[in-house]
Amino acid sequence: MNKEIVIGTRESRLALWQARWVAEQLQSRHPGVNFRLQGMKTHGDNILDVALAKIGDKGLFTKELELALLKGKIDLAVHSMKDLPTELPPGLSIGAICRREYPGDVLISRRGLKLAELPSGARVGTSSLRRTAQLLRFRPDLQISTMRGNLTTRLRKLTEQNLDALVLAYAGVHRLGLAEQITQRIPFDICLPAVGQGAIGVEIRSGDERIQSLIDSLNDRETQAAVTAERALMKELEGGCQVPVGALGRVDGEMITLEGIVASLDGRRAVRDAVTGPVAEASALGRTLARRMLAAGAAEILNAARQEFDLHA
Ligand SMILES: NCc1[nH]cc(CCC(=O)O)c1CC(=O)O
Repeated sequence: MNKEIVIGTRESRLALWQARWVAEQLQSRHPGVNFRLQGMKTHGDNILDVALAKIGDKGLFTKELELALLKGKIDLAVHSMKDLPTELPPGLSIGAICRREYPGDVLISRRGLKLAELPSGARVGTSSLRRTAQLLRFRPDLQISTMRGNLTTRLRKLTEQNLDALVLAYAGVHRLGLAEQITQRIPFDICLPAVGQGAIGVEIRSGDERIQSLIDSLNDRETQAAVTAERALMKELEGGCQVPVGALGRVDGEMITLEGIVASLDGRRAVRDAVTGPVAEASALGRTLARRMLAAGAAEILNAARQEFDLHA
């Protein structure tokens, strides 16, 4: 039977771009199959009357899509790997991780200045603790302005709030066709990206072999290894989005190098370290690096960050 395959996605411009891209890739590989996009609001009311315990309290951007998957309303969900919690709800799996875009963060500044050239006390907008901590570590004089909202909103705030610069993920800026606005790719020695940044993941029901075989060829071996190592590190650190954790896995042949950082919110304390090992041991490498970093002071930094967050929550 030629039943249509429903691809679930959030409805932000970036999410729709990513879901359409996945749909196009699948359509060209399987011309005989009908693929359809299904947009979903992430803050819908139906979240309130479903067993939340099953889903957990993370996954702000993914929960509703996961519920739709579990209920069979969609057959696969397209996510930014960065937004996907390290632990998935029972019954769901990552079926494929697509070839990663350049994973780093970029600076978009109003007068074309690089990070090192911004005037003392310059106001920089960012949405994450990870970026805040690493930016302050490099430039303690900066005034960081925390901003909410999707990419389009944040770009608007650059002018509206008269900021000097924004720091964003390259991948999002590029996918929305705004790469010409980029002033600088921020070097990885200054700022490590978020776990999974730049990679698009496809989530499916565990054991759904028909869907798994349809999406198999979307998986990129190197990206999968890198993101697997990063997610293992994050899980062992019990990071989550409320603590400043950065990570980057890079594959070279059969070897992978994983770098990680845990930094205090003010950037004054940081533990940064790296491991190298076989690609086949990506998860174990992530856990090893996490334990080493925890022992070297990351545990204290994380506890302090969590306490601070609880105070303000
Ligand atoms: N936090 C939202 C988000 N989720 C994924 C991306 C970028 C795309 C990607 O990482 O694949 C962004 C925008 C940003 O952080 O600037």
